Formats: sequence, structure tokens, C-alpha cells
Amino acid sequence: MNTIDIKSYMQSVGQEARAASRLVAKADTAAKNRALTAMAQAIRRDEALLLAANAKDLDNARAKGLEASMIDRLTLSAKGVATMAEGLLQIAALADPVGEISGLNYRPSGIQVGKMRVPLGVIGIIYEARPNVTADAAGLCLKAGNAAILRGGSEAIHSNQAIAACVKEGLRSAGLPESAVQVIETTDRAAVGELITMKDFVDVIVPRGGKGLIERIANEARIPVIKHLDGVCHVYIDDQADFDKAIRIADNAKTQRYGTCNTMETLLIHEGIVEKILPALSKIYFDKGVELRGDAAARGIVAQIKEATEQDWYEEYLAPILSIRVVDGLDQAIDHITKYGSQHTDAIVTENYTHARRFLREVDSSSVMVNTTTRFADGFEYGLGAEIGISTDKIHARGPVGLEGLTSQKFIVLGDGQLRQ
Ligand SMILES: NC(=O)C1=CN([C@@H]2O[C@H](COP(=O)(O)OP(=O)(O)OC[C@H]3O[C@@H](n4cnc5c(N)ncnc54)[C@H](OP(=O)(O)O)[C@@H]3O)[C@@H](O)[C@H]2O)C=CC1
Ligand SMILES: N[C@@H](CCC(=O)OP(=O)(O)O)C(=O)O
Repeated sequence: MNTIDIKSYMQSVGQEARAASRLVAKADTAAKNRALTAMAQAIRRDEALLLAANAKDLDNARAKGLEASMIDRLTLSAKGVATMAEGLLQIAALADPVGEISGLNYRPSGIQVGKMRVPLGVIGIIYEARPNVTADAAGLCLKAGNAAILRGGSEAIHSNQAIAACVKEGLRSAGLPESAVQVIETTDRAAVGELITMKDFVDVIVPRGGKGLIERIANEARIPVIKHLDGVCHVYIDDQADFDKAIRIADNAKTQRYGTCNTMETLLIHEGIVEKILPALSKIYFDKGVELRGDAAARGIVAQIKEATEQDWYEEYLAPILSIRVVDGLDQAIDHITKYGSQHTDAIVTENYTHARRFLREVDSSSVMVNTTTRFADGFEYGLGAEIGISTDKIHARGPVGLEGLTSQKFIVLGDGQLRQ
């Protein structure tokens, strides 16, 4: 497609999405659930097709020499296909947020004032090359009564188009418009430029990605944005931490999965406990092939730790690399997180109640945790059913975004002929 074709293609995607959004906003819960169930059935039935499409994407990705974390995200296994279908069924089982009325109270004038939960309209989502996001985002947007325009990472184009066919089949079979979920068919980034400026057709943009994407969105978007940015996540081991808990948490936060945005990238350790804990922790990391980069104090204790540069503290490795800094207390830990973190997810390990409370209050991240792993920052783990991603923005939705984050509330007023005096 040339530039003119992309513009007109995106205009038509936008127009269709706007028209579909009006229909899905008023669709009843049963129809939306039928569509979600049919999508799940189509995905299960088409497992072989989806895996073949994914194999094509993986071949291309390997030929391009993509990093291990990218390949990990991109890979769909049979289990991954089953999980995607299961996710759609779980979304079907969630309560429908649309139309929920809350806080309806009588005013002295006799009117009743309350709030009704309503869809946002058309949501444009730009995300990494992770095929399951296509199904999750389609399902969540539909259940929340929105139309979605999905632009996944270009490496996943074949997988995404195969999933899109199952999504469309599900919509069709439930009598809902197919254009309620549209997966953009071109990998040309000019389509992203169009999507983020089509203010007549798109109500909200959700960008999930790294700094390059966000920079473009910040410069060009003409539509409200809910940013889902990178995770420079920290675990701080306090001097009053339980030794075994600290070891298990620091291990899990780094090594349970390297490529996700909620993986720990920097470990902060109190100087009062570092000599005891760092040798044991380093052994665990080295045994799992994790490269450690530390400050002088950490390297003074474990000689195999490489030297960390200033840039390391800002780094989201998404890989088996961890930076380690020794701090003199809670204040220095919080200062470090404030300076180098990305306001995504940070955790403290401590048995000290006051330190835990201060950490919760003073660390300004979308999830702040006590005595557990940053890997828990996830919509499913938080009980939201699934997630669009983890918002690193502060307004509208913060942290894992599920159905509620894809809706807003309007005031409703019920009267019986009352007039304002
Ligand atoms: N907070 C959260 O919920 C999440 C955050 N992330 C973050 O995303 C990053 C990893 O994903 P990665 O794939 O590397 O992210 P990228 O930002 O490179 O890519 C994400 C998406 O944005 C597109 N994109 C990137 N730059 C531009 C641009 N200048 N113009 C138009 N489109 C663009 C990509 O398209 P193309 O395919 O053309 O490159 C892709 O669709 C990490 O930083 C991770 O933490 C990831 C998932 C969830
Ligand atoms: N919340 C999800 C991860 C979302 C996420 O990080 O995506 P990505 O950065 O593409 O791996 C989880 O905990 O597995």
C-alpha cells in the first residue's frame, strides 16, 4: 500500500469501527458472551492453522536475528493457543460492566443522581509482537462494549491475522458486526500515524511498548492516550527482611520470566544484610545464567559481578541481566527508584511494618508491593480476569487495565417532574 492507500484504508477502518461501536455499545450481555464463546471455539478448532501462521512469523523473526525475549513473546505453542481460548471464556464469565448503575441517591430537590458505566467507544491499541494480546484485547474491548482497532507488532502479522479470522467468525456467529474488532492488515507504520490522529473515529489510544513508540505518540497523537510503558522494576531487600523470603522473591522477580514488563531489572539491597544475602543470591542467579552488574559495594562482596554503569540503572533489560546496588537504607532505596524507575511496579521485602508502610506511601508506581514478587503485576493475578496491559499513566486507569479501565461512568439523573428553583 502507498501512503494515499494507507490513509484511505485507515479512514475506512475508522468509519467502520465508529459504526460498529454504536452497535456493540448496546449489544446485550448474552450476545457478547456468545461471540466470545464462538471465538474461543474457533481458536481451538483452528489450532493447527494458528500454529502454522505463527511458525511463519517465527521463521521470519529468526531470519532477522531477533532477540530471545522477542522470540519468547512471539511464540505460540499448543498450550498458548488453549490459554488464549480459555482467556476468552474467562472474559465471557466476567460480569458485564456496561450499564451498571451505582451511587443512586435522592437529592433534596427530589431528583435521583447516580452513575452508569458506559463504553469508551473506539479503542486503538498498538502493542508488541505478542499474538495472545490480539485475542485478549479483542475479548476485553468487546465485553466492555467497545469497538477495537488493533495494531500488533509487525513480526506477528501472520499470527494476528489468523487470530483475527477467529475473532470475526465469533462476532458474525453472534450477530455482531465483524468490524467491532479490526486487526490492521498492513505493517507499515504510516498506519499508526493515521490511527493516532483519526479523532473523529477513535476515542482512546492504548500504546503498549517501549520508548520509541511513546515518543511518536507523545509528538503526534491527537487523541487521549493511556500509556502502557516499559517496566524498570525494582525489588528492595531491607535490612529487616526475612532471609528466605527475600531469596525466593528476588529469584522469582528476575528469573520466572525474563521478557515481561513486570520483571525486576534492578535489585537494591540494604548494606546491613548484603554480606549475608548477596553470595547466596548470586549463586542462584549464576546457576541460571543471569549476568550481574553491580556497584562497587556489591562487587566487593561477589567478585564475578561486572561493573554497572550509570546507564544500567535506567535499563529495562528484558533479558537474563540484573543490576544490583547496595543502599544505606529505605530513603536511598526510594530515592533510587524515584530517579531511575519507570513508575511501573516496585517491591520491598521487609518484616518492618513502618518501612513497609513508608514504601507503599512514597513509591509512586502503578503497583507497589510488600513481601512479594513484581511478577504478580498482572490483570489475571489481580482478579480482573485478563488485562489490556499495565497502564503507567496516572489518570483514567493505572496499573493492570481490565474491563473497568475500558469503560467510564456518566451521570444519570432520574426525576418525576421536579424543576430547579
Ligand atoms: N506496560 C505494559 O503493559 C507493557 C509494556 N511493554 C513494553 O514494551 C516493550 C517491548 O516491546 P517492543 O516490541 O520492544 O516494543 P516497541 O515499542 O518496539 O513496539 C511495540 C509496538 O509499537 C510499534 N512501534 C514502535 N515504535 C513505533 C513508531 N515509531 N511508530 C509506529 N509504531 C511503532 C511496534 O511496531 P513495529 O512492529 O513496526 O515495530 C509495535 O507494534 C518493553 O519496553 C515492555 O516493557 C510491553 C508490553 C506490556
Ligand atoms: N502482565 C503480563 C505481562 C504483560 C507484559 O509484560 O507483556 P510483555 O512486556 O510483552 O511481555 C504477565 O505478567 O505475564
